[in-house]
Amino acid sequence: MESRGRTAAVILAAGKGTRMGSQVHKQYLELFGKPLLYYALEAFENSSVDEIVLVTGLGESGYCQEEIIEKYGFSKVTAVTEGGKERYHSVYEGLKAVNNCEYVLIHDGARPCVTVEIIEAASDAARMYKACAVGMPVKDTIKISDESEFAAMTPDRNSLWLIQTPQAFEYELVLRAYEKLMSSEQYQVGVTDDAMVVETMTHEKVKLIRGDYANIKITTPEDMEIAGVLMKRKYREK
Ligand SMILES: Nc1ccn([C@@H]2O[C@H](COP(=O)(O)OP(=O)(O)OP(=O)(O)O)[C@@H](O)[C@H]2O)c(=O)n1
Ligand SMILES: C[C@](O)(CO)[C@H](O)COP(=O)(O)O
Repeated sequence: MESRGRTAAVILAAGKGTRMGSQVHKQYLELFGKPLLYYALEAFENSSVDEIVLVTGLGESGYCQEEIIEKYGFSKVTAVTEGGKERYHSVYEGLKAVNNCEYVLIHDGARPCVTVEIIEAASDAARMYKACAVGMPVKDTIKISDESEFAAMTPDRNSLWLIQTPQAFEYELVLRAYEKLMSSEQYQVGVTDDAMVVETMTHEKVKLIRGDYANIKITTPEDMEIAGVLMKRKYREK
């Protein structure tokens, strides 16, 4: 039987949740009695991924180890490491903590509605295309505004996607891209996802694959209410 190549997941939970504005960092807010971060970990634990690296905020690794990983028995977590100031710093820390893999999936811990199906599709696409990002075509019209917030341009919607996570890559490719990024400050401005790091640092093409409109990121308070509704649907369908 052909080997699939070991696959790791880096799950990011080192953000401060500024836009959520809650006292507790949003990844630890409770949803149906469990911390939000539990749900992304559960999906990856139930997938074909071989190992999981969890990236936490400074001083939060002990809490995550005891109150999430041990409490809920997440056996695939091989490392808990602390992240950095920006998301890309945390990703780099996570990539360095991976033990042994050929492919890696990078996922926001703040996306609890991710499913095993989306994870497997991203994993398969990484094997086929080397680099992929999950997303969905936009449903609304998008405007580019000028500095006074007047509409300056309306791009063709047919080529616009909302990008989600996981984003999946050959490990050597994404590590090389991040190493280059970390040594060139000029490229660090405005880095918001991993696909753009690979695009700009290696010029490798990133395949876009369809995820699910329900795979939302919890960013502002109303997202928690939406996640509650979506989560009920996710568990009903199981
Ligand atoms: N320095 C950072 C910033 C973000 N993240 C993670 O990246 C994901 C997406 O980031 P975002 O939604 O922006 O989270 P926050 O940075 O926490 O939110 P905000 O920007 O509102 O402060 C989250 O799972 C978050 O924990 C991270 O690991 N390290
Ligand atoms: C990676 C991401 O989730 C793709 O949509 C997004 O760019 C993260 O952005 P954030 O500002 O860190 O939430």
